Amino acid sequence: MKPRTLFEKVWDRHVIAQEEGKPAILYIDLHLIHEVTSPQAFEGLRLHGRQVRRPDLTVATMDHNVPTTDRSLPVTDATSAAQMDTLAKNCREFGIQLYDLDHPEQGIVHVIGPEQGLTLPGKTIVCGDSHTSTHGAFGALAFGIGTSEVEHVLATQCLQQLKPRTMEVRIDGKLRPGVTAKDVILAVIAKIGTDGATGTVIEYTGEAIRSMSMEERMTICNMSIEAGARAGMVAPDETTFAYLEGKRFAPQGEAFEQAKADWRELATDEGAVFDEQVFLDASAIAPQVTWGTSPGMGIEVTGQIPDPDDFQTETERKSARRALEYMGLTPGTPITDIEVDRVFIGSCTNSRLEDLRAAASVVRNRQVSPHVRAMVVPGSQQVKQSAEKEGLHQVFMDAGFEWRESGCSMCLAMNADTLSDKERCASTSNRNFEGRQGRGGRTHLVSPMMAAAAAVEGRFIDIRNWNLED
Ligand SMILES: CC(C)[C@H](C(=O)O)[C@@H](O)C(=O)O
Ligand code: SF4
Repeated sequence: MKPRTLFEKVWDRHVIAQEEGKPAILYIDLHLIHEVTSPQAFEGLRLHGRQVRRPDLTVATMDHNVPTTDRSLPVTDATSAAQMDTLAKNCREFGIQLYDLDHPEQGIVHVIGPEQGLTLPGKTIVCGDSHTSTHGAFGALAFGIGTSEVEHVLATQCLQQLKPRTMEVRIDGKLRPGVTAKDVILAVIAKIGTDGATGTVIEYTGEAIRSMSMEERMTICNMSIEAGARAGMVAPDETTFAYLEGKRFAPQGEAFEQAKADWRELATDEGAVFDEQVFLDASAIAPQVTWGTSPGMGIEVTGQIPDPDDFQTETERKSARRALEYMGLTPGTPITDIEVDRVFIGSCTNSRLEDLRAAASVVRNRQVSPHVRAMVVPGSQQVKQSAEKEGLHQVFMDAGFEWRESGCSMCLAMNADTLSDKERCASTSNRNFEGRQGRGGRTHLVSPMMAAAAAVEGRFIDIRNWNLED
């Protein structure tokens, strides 16, 4: 048999029908839903008198609209409250498991899937959410879909898809201390651009990826979509299996051993060919900070705000000019001279336990700068509980951080947590578009350590110069 990539193997296992030149019909193993992109899909089902085909393969959570403050209080924002009520009603009516506001395992959809062992190697996973690519860290084929497709999957458990092309992003070598998975993916996007991987499924390979934890791999896969990719994947290995063993919905006992043998088969074969390849040297990557309004506008923390005139095409010059105007930045300014007003540690990119540990290690016995308002929003209630068991909440609160309940929070302005006009934020999230964190808000994407250090210093600093022993 012709050597195949990880993606091709998972794809082949799920094609139910394929006509020449037409999209394939794929079987979907797991359908995750949230309150924002599901209401019209359920409405469509009702209109046509259809049921949910596989409620047992459908799992719902509330994350985008949830308040991150005291949950015993009523939700004050009427739109958010309505959105959440609608999801609850739909889940009741169609018999779908829901992680609602009061559930001890509620959290961001891309955090709880892996945490519960719902996300498994070799599965096809979809969700009406672009960052579904996160789940690819387990060697699943996971991608975002639109609301009409959500309806289609609810009704049929299948989806029409054109076969994407493949791209290998190989990160050889070892990361330097202070350089994280977030910096790697920001560096990848800065290199290939926000459309660099359009139409492809990326497989991340190489020594640096292999030595990453599952949480780091999730950070990488999470932002695949910001490079234009349909999905990002990492071949499952011992790290993956160790993470999954004992997770609630993962196979147990003998079934787990059998599953492992099967998952090992998924690795890309020797000699398999990718349509495109990109190589990066991990040891050459420095901590990254974005300066503009697209995740591709990233630069090393040691750099300066670029001059739009230095860009090659008129389109690039224009968008750089516009970005700098929106961001209120001047060419030539060293990144480390930029002061921040807010710090947000959270989102499906960087709100898991290891992210919080990394950030806490930076702020321990230090204080948030008096002109900064900083918050930590764990990705799930489970992350929150684990962090509290280790006393991380105390470290953050002693330093002057707000310690919140789980949800998407200030990753996007769909709940009470937002930036005000012109407020500048060091954020561990994945998008820095205009208005993303609130109208007029200015977002700089960074790693959790870099965000924590910015909170203390009141401006960006190179985390590699930080003495963690103080
Ligand atoms: C609200 C949802 C549709 C959206 C997405 O698809 O990604 C959101 O999660 C985001 O991060 O912008
Ligand atoms: S945390 Fe942000 S990126 Fe992730 S699902 Fe929520 S809004 Fe989207």
